[in-house]
Amino acid sequence: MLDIRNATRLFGSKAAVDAVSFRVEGPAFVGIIGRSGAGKSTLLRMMNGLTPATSGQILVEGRDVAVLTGAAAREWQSHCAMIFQQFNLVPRMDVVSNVLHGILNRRSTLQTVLNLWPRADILRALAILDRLGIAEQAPKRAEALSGGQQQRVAIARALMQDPRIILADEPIASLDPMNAQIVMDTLKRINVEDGRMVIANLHTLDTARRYCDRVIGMRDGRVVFDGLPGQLTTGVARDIYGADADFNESATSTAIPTDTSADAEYAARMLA
Ligand SMILES: Nc1ncnc2c1ncn2[C@@H]1O[C@H](COP(=O)(O)OP(=O)(O)OP(=O)(O)O)[C@@H](O)[C@H]1O
Repeated sequence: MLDIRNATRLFGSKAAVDAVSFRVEGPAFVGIIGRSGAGKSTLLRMMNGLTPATSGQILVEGRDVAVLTGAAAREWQSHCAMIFQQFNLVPRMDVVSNVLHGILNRRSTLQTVLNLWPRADILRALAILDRLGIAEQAPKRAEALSGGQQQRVAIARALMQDPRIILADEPIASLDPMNAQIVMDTLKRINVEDGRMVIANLHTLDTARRYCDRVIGMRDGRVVFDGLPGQLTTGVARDIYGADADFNESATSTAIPTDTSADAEYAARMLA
């Protein structure tokens, strides 16, 4: 379904993404790991059409999305939702309107200016929020929510697009361990229950091992590891990160200590 062939992106003379190739069949959960500057975000942005490729192809069901511009790029982006580390919500806007923004580009300018949403769309947005355990937050301003709740709103906005692929760029990097687990569990549910492909840039090894069907390691723009989570040994990780013998992966752990926050009940339900 996704076939990346020699995808390359140059910034000046520097290759941020350097002849990357891999194929993903079916609704896999793929993690991309690597140190800062390895090219993970650029690769995700290339898949989404936000950053055009300098050369190579990114084929989705045979269509090359690496070179789309203008309306064609926007059309592709409506099928390929993206989630960011900083949530990218409209802070002063209520939660349900933020979710509805997932389908903003499918509406007329007049509808948008008047903030007119069909009842069916509003009900669908509320149903998605309910599924993610945050329906009661619908009328609140996004800025009033915790980070974990805001990221779930961002996931709800992505689901509103009914995307084939969800790209998540360090979706838990700003969250505490418990909210990180809730957000990752939510992405996993969407992957398993809906059959949507999820590709996530992750900065912690334990998260990649726990949630992914497959892990891709990048270093200096190139793929240096492509395998199963179980193959991601400390030695392999050290190579990916270009770290020395002192490399201590427990420092990257997102393990949860003790559950005490208001979201504990939702987390318990998700983990049951
Ligand atoms: N718009 C840009 N203009 C110039 N250079 C860029 C641009 N975007 C990224 N780069 C460079 O490309 C390289 C890869 O950056 P990228 O953000 O993709 O890495 P990353 O692995 O996602 O890192 P991080 O985890 O810190 O986000 C870096 O050297 C970065 O400085």
